[in-house]
Amino acid sequence: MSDAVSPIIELKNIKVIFKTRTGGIFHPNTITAVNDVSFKLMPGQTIGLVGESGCGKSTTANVLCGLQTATEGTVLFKGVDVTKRSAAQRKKIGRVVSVVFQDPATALNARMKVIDQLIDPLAVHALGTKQERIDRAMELIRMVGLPSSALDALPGQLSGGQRQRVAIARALSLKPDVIIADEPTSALDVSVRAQILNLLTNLKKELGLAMVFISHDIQTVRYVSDEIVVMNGGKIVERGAAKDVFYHPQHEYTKMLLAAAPSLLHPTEEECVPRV
Ligand SMILES: Nc1ncnc2c1ncn2[C@@H]1O[C@H](COP(=O)(O)OP(=O)(O)OP(=O)(O)O)[C@@H](O)[C@H]1O
Repeated sequence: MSDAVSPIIELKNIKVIFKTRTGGIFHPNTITAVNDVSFKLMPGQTIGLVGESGCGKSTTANVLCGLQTATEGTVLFKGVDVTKRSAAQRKKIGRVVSVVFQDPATALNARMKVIDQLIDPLAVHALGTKQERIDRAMELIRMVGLPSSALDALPGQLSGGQRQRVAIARALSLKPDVIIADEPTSALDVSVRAQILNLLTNLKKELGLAMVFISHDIQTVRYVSDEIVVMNGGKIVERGAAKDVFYHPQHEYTKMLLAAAPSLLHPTEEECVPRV
């Protein structure tokens, strides 16, 4: 049987090298943030990218969404080579791939009402009439479980969890195929983290989105992902089905990440399916 489904995004042997300011005889003046990273994101799939701070997760995510140029390797977007990221290609990727960042306080404009922040991406892409944009903002706010009164609020008048819901609504405004969620719950109060995770996984299912979920916390990654990719020092050290990586880790680094995760949260293998 032929495989008719093709990847939305494919990274082939990506390397990202940054120049650093330190330099000197004993310090190299470059850093290889991502080293020979390859993977395919299929429609509807969730890939969890996990590893400690500085292992290259965000840089990989930035290559995926067209914010960062790869020093080496190839980026294919729906089969088209977009490694060089022309302005037109970046705009096209921006419509299909949306990012939810760690801190909604910085992701949102503090001086703009929620409704204007939801309408803004539609206006930038010249989509819909004024009334259609307002209708879409109302639909989006409902989708993320907020009352329509939130549309008139400024971000500072909302809680951290509510602000992240607004950031998710904004990320969904252009009806993307892919969400890149970069540590979307780390800046939130522990009490609302599960709600935001459930919201993301429910929306993902409902809208048939693919997702790259980035976290240093393998527990959280296991909860939302079909496939886990473990990164260390810019390289992928292990990958596989979430259940296999979580319950049968092969690499010492993955075992270390699991050992460091709070054991109280370890579910049984039977429970190792998203609870949404
Ligand atoms: N623009 C940049 N210039 C120089 N070095 C950078 C730049 N961006 C990232 N780095 C370095 O590249 C490495 C990987 O960073 P990256 O942010 O991708 O890691 P990460 O796993 O996402 O970490 P965190 O979870 O802390 O965000 C780090 O050593 C970081 O200091």
